[in-house]
Amino acid sequence: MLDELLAAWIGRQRWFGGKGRAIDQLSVESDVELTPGLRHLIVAVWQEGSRDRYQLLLGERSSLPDRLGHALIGMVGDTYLYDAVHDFERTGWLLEGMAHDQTHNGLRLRHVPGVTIDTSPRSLVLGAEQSNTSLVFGDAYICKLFRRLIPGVNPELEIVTALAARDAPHIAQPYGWIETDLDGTDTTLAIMQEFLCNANDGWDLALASVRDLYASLPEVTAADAGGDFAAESLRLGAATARVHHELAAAFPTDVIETHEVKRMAESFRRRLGRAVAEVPELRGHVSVIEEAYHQVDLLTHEVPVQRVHGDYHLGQVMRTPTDWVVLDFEGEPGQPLAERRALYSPLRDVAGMLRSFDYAARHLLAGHSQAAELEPRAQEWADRNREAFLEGYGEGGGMITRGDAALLRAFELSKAVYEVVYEARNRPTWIRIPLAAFTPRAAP
Ligand SMILES: Nc1ncnc2c1ncn2[C@@H]1O[C@H](COP(=O)(O)OP(=O)(O)O)[C@@H](O)[C@H]1O
Ligand SMILES: O=P(O)(O)O[C@H]1O[C@H](CO)[C@@H](O[C@H]2O[C@H](CO)[C@@H](O)[C@H](O)[C@H]2O)[C@H](O)[C@H]1O
Repeated sequence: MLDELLAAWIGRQRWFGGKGRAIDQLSVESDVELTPGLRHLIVAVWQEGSRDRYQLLLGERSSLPDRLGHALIGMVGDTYLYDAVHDFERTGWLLEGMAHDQTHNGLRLRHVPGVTIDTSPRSLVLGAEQSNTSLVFGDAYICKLFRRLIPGVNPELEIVTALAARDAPHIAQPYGWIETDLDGTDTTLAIMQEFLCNANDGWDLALASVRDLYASLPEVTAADAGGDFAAESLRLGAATARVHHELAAAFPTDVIETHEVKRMAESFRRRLGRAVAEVPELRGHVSVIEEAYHQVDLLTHEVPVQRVHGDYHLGQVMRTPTDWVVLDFEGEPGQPLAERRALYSPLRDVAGMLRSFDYAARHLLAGHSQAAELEPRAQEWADRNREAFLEGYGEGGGMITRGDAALLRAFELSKAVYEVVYEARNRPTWIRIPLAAFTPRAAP
């Protein structure tokens, strides 16, 4: 009965990864009572022969207040079952559990040694929930519950706790986490961090600057426009270099020897092959991309590698009143954990952010009545902020040499290939943005 109710409900959730495919079976793998009326469930969902696991907080009440009507899952007998992430009267138990390092039947709630957790703030579900659900407790904490579970320690937890232990700047302080054993592996279920209550998302700030430029008179340059973003891009570059420095100090590093550099090009090519098979729009661009990858084959220097962010873009950084903070060190969603924890050149993150400046500049052009006239302004904005970011990266101690140009370009194009697939799957109307990365530009 519970299985059927959950199967009908889970397919409608925003964070459910298997949308568009019928659910063949749902079964409860783990059911732990945290407190009367609050259960933690891990459910297995079978679709087309493959299984995914998700976690839920299941609330039980004999009557359901109006404020929880939208969270109703269904009724079993006289009991209302609902999605308890929306119930601040119950989510406080997560804080209690972490504050006191409670263990409930294999479910371990933990706090970072040395921090004190205030258990009084009430939670709200963050509106921007996507593949996970984030609970904001007052203006103190944000607790991200991973919905689809992948066995293993989440790289975000691993990285922020290691960086916080070094007092590294530019990160949101970690406070606690929830974990359990999944397939015999220590698995992160949730992470709780400092909530940056006075901060703005980098993507929103960049778009405000682009909008301002578009609205300015044609003779106003990106540098003279009121909302110029270059000083912020410069600071962001410096913050990025510092984060890379801290990551290199906190985790092992290595070098890819010259004779192994070709392997990097091979991995770019493998991704391209998979992407072309999935997205036909890429076919016409293969020769440009292949040529960039070929330049990596020709590199004659070794490449330092280390832990990196892995999915770095303007939506992953927030501007507080004092500086930039980097969030979400999880790598690219959907990639295997081993790949997300592997060592890469930090140029991979640099390339990710450069691509993001292109995205911000071009995203408002889609459907714009004056798109053709605005295109050069978009390019000017992107060029200006990309340069400022690179300058800041260098000023902050980041290493980019002349010889890195080929690798940086290959990382950029590889990221654009990833983005084409991401957009084809999630936002088909945006696909032109990454496709523009493959069009050679005339020299200015
Ligand atoms: N520590 C934080 N403080 C304030 N807001 C945050 C914090 N962490 C995340 N957010 C907000 O939540 C949004 C989504 O967070 P993120 O971790 O990137 O989730 P997802 O992995 O689902 O994209 C961010 O764009 C930001 O607006
Ligand atoms: O959900 P995540 O933030 O982990 O990352 C995924 O979604 C991102 C979109 O939200 C996607 O980023 C792409 O779009 C951004 C604008 O929305 C842009 O700033 C990025 O440069 C672009 O890559 C990201 O690639 C994907 O992994």
